Order: sequence, then structure tokens, then C-alpha cells
Amino acid sequence: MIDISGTYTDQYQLTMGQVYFSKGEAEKTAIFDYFFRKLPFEGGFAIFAGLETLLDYLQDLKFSDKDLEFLSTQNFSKEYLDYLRSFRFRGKIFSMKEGDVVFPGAPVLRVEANIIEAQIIETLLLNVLNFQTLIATKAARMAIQAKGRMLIDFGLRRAQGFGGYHASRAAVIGGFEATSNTRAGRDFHIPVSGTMAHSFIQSYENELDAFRDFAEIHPKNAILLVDTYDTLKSGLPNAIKVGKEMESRGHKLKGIRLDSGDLAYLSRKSREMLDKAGLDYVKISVSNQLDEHLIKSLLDQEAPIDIFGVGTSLVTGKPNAALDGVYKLSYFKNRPRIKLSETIAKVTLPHRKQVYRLLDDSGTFLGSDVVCVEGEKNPEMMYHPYDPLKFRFVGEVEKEELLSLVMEDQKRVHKKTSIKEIKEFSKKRLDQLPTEYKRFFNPHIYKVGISGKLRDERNSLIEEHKNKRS
Ligand SMILES: Nc1ncnc2c1ncn2[C@@H]1O[C@H](COP(=O)(O)OP(=O)(O)OP(=O)(O)O)[C@@H](O)[C@H]1O
Ligand SMILES: O=P(O)(O)OC[C@H]1O[C@H](OP(=O)(O)OP(=O)(O)O)[C@H](O)[C@@H]1O
Ligand SMILES: O=C(O)c1cccnc1
Repeated sequence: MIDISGTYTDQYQLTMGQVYFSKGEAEKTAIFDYFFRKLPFEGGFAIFAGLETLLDYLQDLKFSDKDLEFLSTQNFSKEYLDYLRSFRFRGKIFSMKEGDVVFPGAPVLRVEANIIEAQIIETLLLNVLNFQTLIATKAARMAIQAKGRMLIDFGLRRAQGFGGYHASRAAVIGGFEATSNTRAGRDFHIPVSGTMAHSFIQSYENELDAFRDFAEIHPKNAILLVDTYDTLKSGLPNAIKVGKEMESRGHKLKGIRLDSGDLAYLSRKSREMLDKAGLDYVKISVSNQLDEHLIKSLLDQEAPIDIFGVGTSLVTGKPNAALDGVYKLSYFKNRPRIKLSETIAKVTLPHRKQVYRLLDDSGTFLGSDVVCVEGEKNPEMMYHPYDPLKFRFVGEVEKEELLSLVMEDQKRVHKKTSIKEIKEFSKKRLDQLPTEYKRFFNPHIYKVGISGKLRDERNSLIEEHKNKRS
């Protein structure tokens, strides 16, 4: 874990907090929703990731002496600083399960806490959830295209600073099997893997000696990088020679790695040469600026690739720099709250809410989530959030409740979910999502609707605010 303390926030959370504190509002309960508005990568789904990381941080969140010393230079009152000294996040978190497929407009997570606590955690929450959700989504897109072939994260060196640490975790949730990131392996209990760099081969007088030494020292997991000088004329013949020598010692060469050139052509030629030498078990791994489109293209070309190593485009979420997830107040001091906007799609949904997912008898998602006021059981109708002409009867459709309590009294309600469990759950949920939502081009648009009660509550709040203005 990275060392996080109370100042890992935006200053405005603290300046607002000072006002609530001075005006005696500190203990008033607020509800905030976390949701996003736009799916990344022009895709048809996102994978929710980062929840367990967030809960880890929230359990321990406090202001350190260093934080308080700094804040004492920032025009806050002594009494407020004393309050921050005993700050803990004591609120409740309701959330969808980490790894679930999620869609724009539906609250993925809800915070119920006193207003100061709820505000102070906003920045950390958005920072963790937006990033990991973006990267898990990117990873899942690659995993779908890789069709069961192994994906390894190579991204730490290309990541935007320390983002690479959490990117490796999110990548595994989305379907990657291993990471080159040793720290992420240590902290998140995910498999680590490593081949070799060009520098290792360059450091020897010849390629064959480099391969031989590596195979001698790592007889169980040697993956030889074959493109330093000439892939087909030097790298492959040397790798084959070393592979045969390993066989004579009772070992097996694990793989080769191609990192440049035409990966379809070279992987085909490599497979032929390896097979001809009786090394049909040796895996072919490739890397070099890969993304989901290139993985698809390579497999469309029937390239015999077993392992894809992906760096830049995975951990940076290329070409989308961020997920636009937001955190909006929906209830305070026993009243639903709304944020109005010129753009109707940006008017927020007030109230303490629940989300239902529609399924058929076999568990396949029907392509709709309905957002309701908490306590409404089995909504009868689902309305388009802002087109009054679009609605649907959903009374008899099977529904699944998506938001549940995950944290209260500074503790998780259930034991921490392992990455392996999250990854398996995510895969299961993606399998429940029909393929139309997973294709690259013009995927089906998953509908997020609202119940009649929520629509009426929202509309009456809009009216109320209009009347106040007139
Ligand atoms: N058969 C293929 N079909 C589609 N894309 C490919 C294929 N083979 C390689 N690529 C991709 O094309 C890009 C080629 O990169 P680039 O033009 O930098 O060449 P390079 O092979 O890296 O050259 P260098 O020898 O300088 O390292 C990479 O993103 C690579 O993954
Ligand atoms: O292309 P990406 O998807 O970002 O994947 C990571 C890249 O990082 C490494 O190259 P680098 O030149 O940094 O080191 P090397 O000398 O080990 O090849 C590796 O060989 C990949 O090409
Ligand atoms: O293990 C590898 O092959 C590796 C690790 C990081 C970056 N590129 C390659």
C-alpha cells in the first residue's frame, strides 16, 4: 500500500469542512453517489475495480502529525484542526461488487457519512475507483480479444508515475494473468513473471552464451528474447540450440519472446522452426506496443501466439486518459438534493438509491439497470432518465439488487475479497453480458433507466428549485 493520510485530498474538501464545522453541521449525515457518465474506449461496458483498495485505505485513514502541522499554516481554526486530529472515516459504504460490469448513470457506490467525512474521502475515492475501473476495462477488452491466451502486464515503466502500481492490480481483475511488477505481486498476491531485456544479450559477446547462461540459472522458466540481432537467422537458431541442450539435461525451455518486426510472420516462422526441432511445447510470446486492436488483428491473421505482453496502452488507458467518474450529493439533513444543469443528462438523481439489474431465467443480462429510491421493492416500470416517451414494463422481470453494505464502523462487513475471487467474478459477469455489448464497433447501448418514484421525486425537486428562482 502507498502511504495515504488525510491530506491525500483536494484542499476544497477541507475548506468546506471548516465551514460545516464552524456552523455546527459536522455531524449531519450526507449521501453521495459515485457514478460515471461515459464508457471509455467507445466500448459497451466497464469493469468496476478498486473497491478493496479503497476500503483498505479508508479503514486506516487519518491525519498524521505532519498533515496537521501543514494544515496549521492554512488558515484553519485550532478547534477544526483538533477535530481533524481525531478524524476517522466512520461512515457506511454501499457498493456494487468489485469486478462487476457497470454502466453510465447508475450509482456504482454510495457513501453515507457525516458531511465532513464524506467530503474528505471524495478525492481519494475518485482517484482510486476511476483509475482502476479504467484499467480493468481496458484489460478486459484485451482479454476478450486474446480468447484465452495469456496476457502479461509489462506496464510499470510506461505508467504515469506511480499509477502503474494500481494498474497492475486492475489489469489482473480485467483478465491479465500476471505482471512484471514485483511490488504489485508482493502486495496484491498476483502472479509475477519476467523474461529478459535486450541489455542482457547485448552484455554478452554473443547471443548464444547469453541464452545458455540464462537457461542454466533459470531452467524452469526461461523465456528467451530472440530479436536483438536477427530473429530468424540468429535468435531462433540459438534458442533452439539452447532448448535442445536443456532437453538433454531433463529441462524444458519455456518460451521465446518476439519484440519487433511483423509479429504474425515471425511467430509463424518461429512456430515452424521450433516444431521442426521437436520443441512444440515452447511458447511464443510477443510484445511491442500492443493493444486490443492489435491483439485482435494478430489473431485474425492466425498468428500462433501463446502469450501477449502489454505495457503502455494497458496502464495508461490509451487513448482515454481518465474515466469521468463523479461523486455527487443526493441527500443531506433528511432531504433529497439535486444538482441542476443546462444539460438535462447532467441533472443528478436525488435520494438514497438502489440499483436493480434485469436478467432472464438463465442469468443472462437483459441490457438494463433500473435506478430506484431505496426501499422500493420490485419496480414495475423503468423510464428513460429524460425522454418521457421511453418506458418499459419490468414488473415481472427477474431482478438483482446491486448495491449492498460493504463497510461500517471502520470495518468491512465481509472479509476482504481476494483478487482471484474478484477476477473470477468479473469473468462470470462478463459471460452474463450478451456479446452485442462486447463488440468493438457500435456495441449495443446498455440502458440505465429510473423508476417512476425516482423520476417523480427528481421532477418535483426540479420544479421546487425553478420556483425558488422565479
Ligand atoms: N502482423 C502484424 N499486424 C499488425 N500489427 C503488427 C504486426 N506485427 C507487428 N505489429 C505492430 O506494429 C507496430 C510496429 O512497430 P514499429 O513500426 O515501431 O516496428 P518495430 O518492429 O518495433 O521496429 P524496430 O525494429 O525498430 O523495433 C507495433 O505496434 C507492433 O505490435
Ligand atoms: O510496448 P509496450 O506495450 O509499452 O510494452 C513494454 C515494452 O517494454 C519493453 O521494452 P523496452 O525497450 O523498455 O525494454 P527492453 O530493452 O527490455 O526491450 C518490452 O520489450 C516491451 O516492448
Ligand atoms: O519480463 C519482460 O519481458 C518485460 C518486463 C517489463 C517490460 N518489458 C518486458
